[in-house]
Amino acid sequence: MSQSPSAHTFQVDLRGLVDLLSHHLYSSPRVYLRELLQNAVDAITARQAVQPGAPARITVRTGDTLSVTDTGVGLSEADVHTFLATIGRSSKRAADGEIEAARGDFIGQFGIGLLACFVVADEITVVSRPAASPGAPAVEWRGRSDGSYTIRTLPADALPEPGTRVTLTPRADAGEWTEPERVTSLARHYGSLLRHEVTVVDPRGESTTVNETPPWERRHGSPLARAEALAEHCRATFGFTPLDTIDLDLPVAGLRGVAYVLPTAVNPSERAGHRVHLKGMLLSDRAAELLPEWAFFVRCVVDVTSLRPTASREALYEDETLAAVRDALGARIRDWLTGLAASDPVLLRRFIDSHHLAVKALARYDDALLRMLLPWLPFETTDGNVTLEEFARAHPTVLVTRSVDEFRQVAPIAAAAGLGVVNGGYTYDRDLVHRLPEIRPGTTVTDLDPATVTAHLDPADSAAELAAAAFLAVAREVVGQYDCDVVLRAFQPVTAPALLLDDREARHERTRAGLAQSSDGLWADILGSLRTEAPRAQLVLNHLNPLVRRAATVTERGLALTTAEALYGQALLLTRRPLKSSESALLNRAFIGLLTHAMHDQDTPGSGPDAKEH
Ligand SMILES: Nc1ncnc2c1ncn2[C@@H]1O[C@H](COP(=O)(O)OP(=O)(O)OP(=O)(O)O)[C@@H](O)[C@H]1O
Repeated sequence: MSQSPSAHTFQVDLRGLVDLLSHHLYSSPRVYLRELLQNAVDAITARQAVQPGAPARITVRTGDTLSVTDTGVGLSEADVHTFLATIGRSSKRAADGEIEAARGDFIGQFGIGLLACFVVADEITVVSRPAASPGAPAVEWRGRSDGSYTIRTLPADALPEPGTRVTLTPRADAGEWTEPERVTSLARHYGSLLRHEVTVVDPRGESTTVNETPPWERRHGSPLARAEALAEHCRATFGFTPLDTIDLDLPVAGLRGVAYVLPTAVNPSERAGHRVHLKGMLLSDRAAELLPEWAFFVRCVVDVTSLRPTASREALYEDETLAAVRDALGARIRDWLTGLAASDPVLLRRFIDSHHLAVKALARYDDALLRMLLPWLPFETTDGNVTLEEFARAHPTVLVTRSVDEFRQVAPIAAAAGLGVVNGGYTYDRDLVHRLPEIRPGTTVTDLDPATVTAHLDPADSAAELAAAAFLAVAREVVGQYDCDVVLRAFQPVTAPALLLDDREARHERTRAGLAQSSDGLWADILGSLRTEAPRAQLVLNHLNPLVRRAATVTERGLALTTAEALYGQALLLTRRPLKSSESALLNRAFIGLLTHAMHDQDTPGSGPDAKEH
């Protein structure tokens, strides 16, 4: 026969729980003060809801013990049993479990905050008098970290006015967190934006009030004075002078604050942390999740009522409200950027100067950022270092190179021929330039290919073409072995004898073909099937160049072969790409050939390049 199940209640080992909180939930023991301040604020909020105009003071006293006294709603003996003595129970939840904090009233919600005090003390004493019944005696609750507690009533004068006093006797190993100076700086850190007055009293009785009105809410004599006050605040908070300040104001989310624009480049993968206050209480100074990833160039300070914290209260809880706030703040920062683009090009340029590399890195993945900033980003072009917008205005067809070397070699010639070329060789640049037509309809972007450049170079006149025919035939014979054509054109600068136009695809195609020839069986078939009709490279000889003019008249076959090899070799070197062994051999041959000819000329005075055939 089966026994009927017997009911038991979980036992909670409080020491284990405190250990869990202190080592895994909270980043530092200092959070104990935040939890105490927060409870005091919530208690005042609760009292003012029923007694508008009730006093709103929080006093932190330091010394051998640390106490936080508030003029809040207070606790009756029944409340003490219900809320203080039951972990996880909170007066800030409605009966149906609905979190009132989410509606904007309280900061606390979980019913575990008080446990943070056990991180620095073994015993917590709470003395409280409910504001609802002023004549009631005070109740004292002593809770210990082993999970035991005692309750007793005290005469009403144990607490001079309704409210609550929480007292801790710090453990020997936690003394540093309760020293007077440390407490003042922690109170300022967490509580400077709290709406209720927070005063820290040191053992000599000197008091410091930590509240301050943030500079974005203060009245300033002039816009300049306001800008200066904000810059000063940014320096004090983040340690830099901002390039500009963006006001953030989202009334529906109960959010106010500012975004400071960083004056120097940052690594976009290191998301900047923002300083977020929830209902005045500092939540985190590293909350990256407040802004979209692309907004890496600002750091914000905000105070918000509608967002929720995680249980550690050190990060924002990721929910739909946070997503909506993030989008709205992103839109605000975009507006700032578009506003700059429209009205303050000088500041926009300073912004781009600092952040363009990071902006380029992100714009590839962020369409919105791309649309907004691509026209303003600087690129190296045949018109110098200009924005794509300026460049596209002058050149409806934008040509972009695949490598820096290709740009260096072709740009001067293409520019002289009236073509607009952008150096696409740097990381991201080619991809980005290709997206310009999405943003700027009517603009065409194409990769620079040899045919485009040659099509824009002036052909040599037919008489010159005819006169050079014999030499060109020899040259075609020589460079044909390298899958290259030879054409005669006239182009600037005259000092350039030859230009080798080649593209990577054509080169790969030739490598593939070469491999197919030298392999057999399966590989030859595979490589053969990959073969496409790729454009050949082109050696463009410059008819305006004096050396080329003379070369065209060479009739001696040996010298013509060497000259063609030398011209090809020189153009090859200018492409700055790695040479294949056959190309190095050609250069070597051409050099020795020219040397031999030069020496031969010396041996037989009167002979020269024009000498008749031997
Ligand atoms: N200073 C105070 N005045 C009045 N009631 C208090 C005070 N401090 C604590 N309490 C009561 O004790 C309960 C538990 O407090 P605790 O700090 O553990 O959790 P919480 O503030 O409700 O939530 P959280 O864990 O999010 O801080 C509170 O809900 C409140 O009812």
